[in-house]
Amino acid sequence: AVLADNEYDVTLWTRSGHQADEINREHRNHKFLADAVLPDTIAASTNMEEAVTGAELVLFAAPSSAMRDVARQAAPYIGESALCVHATKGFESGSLKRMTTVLSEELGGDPGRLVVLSGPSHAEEVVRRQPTTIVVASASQEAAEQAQDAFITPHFRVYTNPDVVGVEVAGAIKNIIALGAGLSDGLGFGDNAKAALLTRGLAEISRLGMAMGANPLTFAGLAGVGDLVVTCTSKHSRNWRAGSMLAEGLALEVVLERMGMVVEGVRTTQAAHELSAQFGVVMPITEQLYNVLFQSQSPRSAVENLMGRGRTHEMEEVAADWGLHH
Ligand SMILES: NC(=O)C1=CN([C@@H]2O[C@H](COP(=O)(O)OP(=O)(O)OC[C@H]3O[C@@H](n4cnc5c(N)ncnc54)[C@H](O)[C@@H]3O)[C@@H](O)[C@H]2O)C=CC1
Ligand SMILES: O=C(CO)COP(=O)(O)O
Repeated sequence: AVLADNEYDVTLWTRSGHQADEINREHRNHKFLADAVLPDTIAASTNMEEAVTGAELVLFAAPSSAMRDVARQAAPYIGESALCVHATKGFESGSLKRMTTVLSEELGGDPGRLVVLSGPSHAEEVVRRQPTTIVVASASQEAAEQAQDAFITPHFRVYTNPDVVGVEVAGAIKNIIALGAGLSDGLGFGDNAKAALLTRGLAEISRLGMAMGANPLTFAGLAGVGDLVVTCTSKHSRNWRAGSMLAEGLALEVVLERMGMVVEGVRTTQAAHELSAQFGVVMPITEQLYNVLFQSQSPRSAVENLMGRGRTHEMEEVAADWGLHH
C-alpha cells in the first residue's frame, strides 16, 4: 500500500489463489488485514514470473522460515539492476544466517542492492496511513537512499542506516522480548516488570548484536528501542499475544494454531539460544524463554530465575558490553 501510494505498479505474489482473487476483485485481504481496503492499483498473482519480471524493486516479506524458498523461486526473474528489499524479522533455522545473507546466497548479483527495512511498523496501522517511522539499511548508501525514495510518504518516514547487521539483529531479537512481555502481562505483572523486560531486553539485544559486528548506536534507534517498544506494548503484536496465551497455560502448539499467523519469536528464541552459545554472549531473558518454550519450564519459575540472578553492577556491565573502561 505504501508503494502504491507512491504510484508504483505493485504486484503482490502469494501462494494462495483464493487470496489473490480476493485482492484482485475486492481489494481486500480478509485473513491477514481484515479491516483494510487496499489501493485498487495493487494486483495479486500466484505466478512468480508474472509478479517479478521487470520489477525495479522486489520486496520480500515472507516469514523467515520461507525466505530461502521464496527467494529461490523469485531469483530467475529478478533483473540485475533491481533493488531487493526485505522486511522479515528472524534468522534462518539451523544455519542461523541473517536474512540478507540468505538473500545474497539465493539471488547472487551485487550484494550492494540488498536492503533491510525494519522498525516499529505494524501493518494494521501502516495500511491506515497512521504516522510510522522505519529504517532502511544497506551496505550501499545509494541502495539505502533508493529504498528511502521508494517508500517515503507523508505518513511513512524512512531513515537510512549503514548498519545491516544491527538492524537485522534488533528486528529479530525484539520478538523474544515481546513474547516475554506478553507472558509478563498474562501473569498479571505490571508496568514495572514490563519496563524491566524492555530495558534488560535491550541490553541483551545490544550484547548479541555487538558480538555479531553491529554498531551499538543502532540499538538506540528505530530498529532497536523503537521496534522493541512497539512490539512489547502493542495490541497488534503477534508475539505479545502468543506470550499472553502461553501465560494462560496453553501449550505452544495450541497457541501457534490459534494465532494462525507467524510468531517469529518462537523460532528466534531457538536461534538466539544457539547464537548466544556460539558468540559467548550472556542472554538471561532469552535463556528463560527458551526453557519455557522448549524445556517445559513454568513461566513463574522463569521470572524467579531472572529475579534471583547474582547481583550485578549496571554500569560495569554496560561498560563491559560496550568495550569501555568504567
Ligand atoms: N505484520 C507486521 O506488522 C509486520 C511483520 N513483519 C515481518 O514480516 C514477516 C511476515 O510476517 P506477517 O506478514 O506478519 O506474517 P503472516 O503470518 O501474517 O503472513 C505470512 C504470509 O506468508 C505466507 N507464507 C508462509 N509460508 C510461506 C512459504 N513457505 N512460501 C510462501 N508464502 C508463505 C503465508 O501464507 C502468509 O500469507 C515476519 O518476518 C514478520 O516479523 C515485519 C514488520 C511488521
Ligand atoms: O515487527 C513488528 C512490528 O514492527 C511485528 O511484530 P509482531 O510479529 O509481534 O506482530
